[in-house]
Amino acid sequence: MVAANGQGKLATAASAPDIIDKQARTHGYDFAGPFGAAAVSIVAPSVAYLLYFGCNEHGCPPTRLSWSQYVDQVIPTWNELFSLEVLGYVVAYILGLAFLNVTIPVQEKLGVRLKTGERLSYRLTSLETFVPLIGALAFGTYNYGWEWSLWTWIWDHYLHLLTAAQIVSFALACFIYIASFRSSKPLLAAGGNSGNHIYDWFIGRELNPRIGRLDIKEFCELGPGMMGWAILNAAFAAHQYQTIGRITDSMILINIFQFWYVFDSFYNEPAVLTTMDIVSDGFGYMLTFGDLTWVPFTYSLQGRFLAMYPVDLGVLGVAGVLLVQGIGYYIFRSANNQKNAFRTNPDDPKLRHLKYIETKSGRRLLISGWWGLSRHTNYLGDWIMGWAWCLPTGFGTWVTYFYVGYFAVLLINRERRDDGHCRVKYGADWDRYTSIVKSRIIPGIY
Ligand SMILES: NC(=O)C1=CN([C@@H]2O[C@H](COP(=O)(O)OP(=O)(O)OC[C@H]3O[C@@H](n4cnc5c(N)ncnc54)[C@H](OP(=O)(O)O)[C@@H]3O)[C@@H](O)[C@H]2O)C=CC1
Ligand SMILES: CC(C)=CCC[C@@H](C)[C@H]1CC=C2C3=C(CC[C@@]21C)[C@@]1(C)CC[C@H](O)C(C)(C)[C@@H]1CC3
Repeated sequence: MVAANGQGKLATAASAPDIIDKQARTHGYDFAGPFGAAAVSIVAPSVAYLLYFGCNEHGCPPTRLSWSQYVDQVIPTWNELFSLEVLGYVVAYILGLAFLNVTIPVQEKLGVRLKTGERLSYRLTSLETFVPLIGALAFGTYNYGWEWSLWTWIWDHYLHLLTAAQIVSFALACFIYIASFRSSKPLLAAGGNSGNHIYDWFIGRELNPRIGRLDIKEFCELGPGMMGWAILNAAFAAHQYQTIGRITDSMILINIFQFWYVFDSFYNEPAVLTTMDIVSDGFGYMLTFGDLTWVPFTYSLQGRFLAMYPVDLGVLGVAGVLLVQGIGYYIFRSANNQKNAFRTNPDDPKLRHLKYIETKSGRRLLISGWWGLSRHTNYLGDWIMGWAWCLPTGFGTWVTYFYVGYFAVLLINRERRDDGHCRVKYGADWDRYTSIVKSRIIPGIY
């Protein structure tokens, strides 16, 4: 029997456990506890600025200037750092997308079953909002050319935009954290209720913060930041055109690859409902900052670099980079699709060739195909793709390779956290699984 409560919640009474502690205490810490959480909350926003100040018109890194020249010319004044007007635009952009999320007519999708027995319904609108948005930007560019004032404005206000995103990320995390103490006692994330304010604010205390029909976590995960990333990249291409009168092959590749990644995530939006972020992580600063600041501003570093330091790859260079991207994408997409197909319908005849083990939870774990090579071959594919995004910047700087370094750390940490969750979920069956599939990410190596 299914009952809807008008807030996008569906409860299946038959399967709801009898007694559930919606606000159970967290046992054990990730990220080395409150100290680690505090450190990441200070270091990560600083790195976002550092990448801007450490890679700009004065060099990447800015070795052309002495330290005193650097301080004189690069350290910004308050007005260069912050603009109330730009903050207003950023807030309007996010609220505009949120408004579209709750108003666009879409078929809602059910998320995984929560420990309360309910399944939340989600309005997945990223593709429906992205396509018209991109259409409007393409139309503007077609009419006004790459000199369109919107592109120039984005380039000129990059630092203001970054600061605005930082402020919104911080404020949103605080708002959601405070709201999680409301008297109606919402469902809390298993890992985000340690009782330590800094840790819980960072990891995320509430599992599914919502305002009416808007699921704030899912909306932020795939909405404003990912779209912002693609828009920033286009502004960087426009800047390159304005400076050298053409757009280089490397810039075209970066734009296509990353646009494709964004589009692919939107196209496969239902798959986000089974990711760790939606299923088990709360919505705290780690994700508000990650989604709204880190993704758009640091993932687009290569495009910003090429806008200032054009690189021509030539036919061989383009072919090499396409090959890396092709291999990475093939592994990433096939591995993700294989698991999604298996989780959606384990008895699908197309998956008959795959071997699996049965677990006491009733769920099966694949032990052949992509998921038999390593426990996260999809991460490996994603990381290989990351190389294809860095290589077009050439070998004149190491700064643009920041992404593959950071991403390796993120994926290793993510794999460890997922391993912890699965051990709790599957108990001894997980040990059995890991004794069969020994590699964590890179088959036979790690
Ligand atoms: N670009 C970026 O910054 C980021 C990209 N990503 C990408 O997002 C994608 C999704 O990643 P993520 O959500 O972390 O993790 P996965 O898609 O790898 O999903 C992990 C879950 O899959 C299930 N699972 C694990 N092993 C098996 C198995 N053998 N058979 C069947 N199911 C299994 C488990 O959940 P259960 O058993 O409950 O179904 C586990 O919790 C990845 O491709 C990743 O690269 C992720 C983070 C950041
Ligand atoms: C430095 C710091 C505090 C980082 C926080 C980590 C975040 C940048 C990432 C955590 C999980 C993410 C996911 C994606 C982007 C990066 C963050 C926000 C994702 C939206 C990328 C596209 C994928 O297809 C995805 C939808 C599966 C993925 C979800 C997780």
